[in-house]
Amino acid sequence: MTSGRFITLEGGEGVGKSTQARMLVDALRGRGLGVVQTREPGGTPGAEAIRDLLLDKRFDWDTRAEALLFAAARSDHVRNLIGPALDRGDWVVCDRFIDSSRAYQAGGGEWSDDAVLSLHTLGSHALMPDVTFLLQAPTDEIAERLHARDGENSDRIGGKAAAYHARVAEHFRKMAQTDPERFVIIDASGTPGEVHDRIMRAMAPFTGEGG
Ligand SMILES: Nc1ncnc2c1ncn2[C@@H]1O[C@H](COP(=O)(O)OP(=O)(O)OP(=O)(O)O)[C@@H](O)[C@H]1O
Ligand SMILES: Cc1cn([C@H]2C[C@H](O)[C@@H](COP(=O)(O)O)O2)c(=O)[nH]c1=O
Repeated sequence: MTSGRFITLEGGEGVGKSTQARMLVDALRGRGLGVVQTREPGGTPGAEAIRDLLLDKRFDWDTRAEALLFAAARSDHVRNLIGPALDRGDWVVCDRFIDSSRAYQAGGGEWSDDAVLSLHTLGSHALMPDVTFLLQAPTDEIAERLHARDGENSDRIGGKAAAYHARVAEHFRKMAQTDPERFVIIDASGTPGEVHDRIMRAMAPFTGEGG
């Protein structure tokens, strides 16, 4: 049996991560693999409760409180869902993980990348994904998707200024450049099917299906 892999999807708001996570999970299950689909912040009852707090516009969390809450949610998620799934040999497909904290709380906010990674070491034994798909698409294409999905309603973090999201995007780019062994940049423009095909081509070394 192929041993499980930990796969994450990352990128800015509305780029298509959840859509691609679902399609990837279906494709892997179609190959007979045991797959756990999850997301961050969230994935366990406790972490989902922290998600509600983090995204609620009534609260004005500063970057420090935000980073700590994301790390706490992740710690619970890793201990109670991701870790046990990987120990069983299941595959885990996770919509956002530590790289979102690095991009949003360090890149977008006031924390350093090292500080965010230290919290991850404390909270989640520094667990890292085997592969991370970083989805990127032109800003106008993403804006259309977000408008169709959310109208004028965005959550507390999604609704931050464009300059904040530009810093987040830049931090994602830098991480991918610095760690090309783990990151695969995926062109997320075009139809969901086209994007899925790009991801499945990049998955070939992991599914053992050749180039
Ligand atoms: N390739 C695509 N082409 C057109 N629309 C898409 C594509 N992929 C996703 N969508 C649509 O765009 C919207 C955003 O997609 P999705 O929710 O998958 O993005 P996301 O990256 O998970 O967003 P968020 O980070 O805000 O949760 C959804 O309405 C989805 O149906
Ligand atoms: C894991 C994680 C997430 N965020 C931000 C990114 C988004 O704005 C929201 C999550 O909502 P989505 O539906 O998944 O887009 O939270 C963050 O700032 N830091 C993190 O570690």
